[in-house]
Amino acid sequence: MTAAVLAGAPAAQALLGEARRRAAALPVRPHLHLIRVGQDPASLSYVRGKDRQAREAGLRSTVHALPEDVALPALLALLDHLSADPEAHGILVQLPLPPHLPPAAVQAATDPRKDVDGFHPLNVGRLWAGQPGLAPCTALGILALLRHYGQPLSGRSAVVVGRSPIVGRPVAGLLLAADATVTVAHLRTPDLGRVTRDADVLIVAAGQPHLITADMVRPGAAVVDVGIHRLTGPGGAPHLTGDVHPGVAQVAGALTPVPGGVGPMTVAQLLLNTVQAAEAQLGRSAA
Ligand SMILES: NC(=O)C1=CN([C@@H]2O[C@H](COP(=O)(O)OP(=O)(O)OC[C@H]3O[C@@H](n4cnc5c(N)ncnc54)[C@H](OP(=O)(O)O)[C@@H]3O)[C@@H](O)[C@H]2O)C=CC1
Ligand SMILES: Nc1nc(=O)c2c([nH]1)NC[C@@H]1CN(c3ccc(C(=O)N[C@@H](CCC(=O)O)C(=O)O)cc3)C=[N+]21
Repeated sequence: MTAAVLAGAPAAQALLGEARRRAAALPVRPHLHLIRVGQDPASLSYVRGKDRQAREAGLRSTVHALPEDVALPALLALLDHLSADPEAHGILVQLPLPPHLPPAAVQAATDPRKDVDGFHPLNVGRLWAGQPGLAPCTALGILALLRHYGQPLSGRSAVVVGRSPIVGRPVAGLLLAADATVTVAHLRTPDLGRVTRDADVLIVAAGQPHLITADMVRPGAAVVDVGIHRLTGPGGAPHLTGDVHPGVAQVAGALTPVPGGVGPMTVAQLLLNTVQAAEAQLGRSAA
């Protein structure tokens, strides 16, 4: 058997279309503020992509590029200013941050109604309480991708490998809200393969290239590969690969590609979160 490819592009286009439609129905254009600290090449490229796609979807977007050595009070002052500005609807601080800027302090300083990353403790709590709010884009994007391809979650066994605040934890919370039976594995999990073989739906966000091999996957399972690694191929050509070994395609029923799987969903979902935040701030929805 060869796994069906769960391509991100068509599912992301559907989300972008929804973001564009809902943005056009508002009296003002939703405005996303992207904050980047330093010159990390991956962050530069991701923020540029988010900024471009926001404009393409009919949103306003502003990039704030801060120096690597920006002091914490200066960053917090910018977040205070944007939190109070009625013309700013969404705020994202790109990760990773330099070591002198603690992510928890930064995340708590964004108005939770503008927290399009879903990292503020109030939004984290709402997600786990099953209440409406803003949730992290990658986790929402993974659920939207599975829904787009008709992959059922209710009553199924879901295993998440990884427990980071950006992917593993929130995707586990959303899977639970979708009535899956959820297991979260991490570095202290003994015999990872025994746990992952139990999964009808396997979400891999460990940040370890090719961690999941074919023997660790239940035949027919739906496998979502969140990992992104820049490797140098033969001849020195750079290429992207994920946390899932290519051999898994021979066992799984469905598999997301890297690139072109979860990544595009993350960006599309960020724009949808920005529109949702703007709707709520303009009194157009309950969230
Ligand atoms: N496509 C997208 O939109 C996105 C992709 N990514 C990619 O996803 C990957 C994960 O990112 P992120 O969640 O931020 O990573 P982190 O490094 O923050 O977290 C990795 C998690 O995986 C666990 N882990 C690591 N190795 C193993 C192992 N051998 N067995 C079991 N568990 C393991 C860690 O366990 P422990 O907690 O015990 O240390 C940790 O919980 C990266 O490759 C990243 O680039 C990330 C965000 C968005
Ligand atoms: N505050 C914050 N929020 C985030 O959501 C956040 C972050 N910081 N820091 C970094 C991670 C990573 N992330 C990705 C987004 C898009 C792709 C993406 O579009 N990937 C494409 C292309 C990948 C490439 O060319 O690098 C793909 O997989 O096809 C990947 C990864 C969001 N993150």
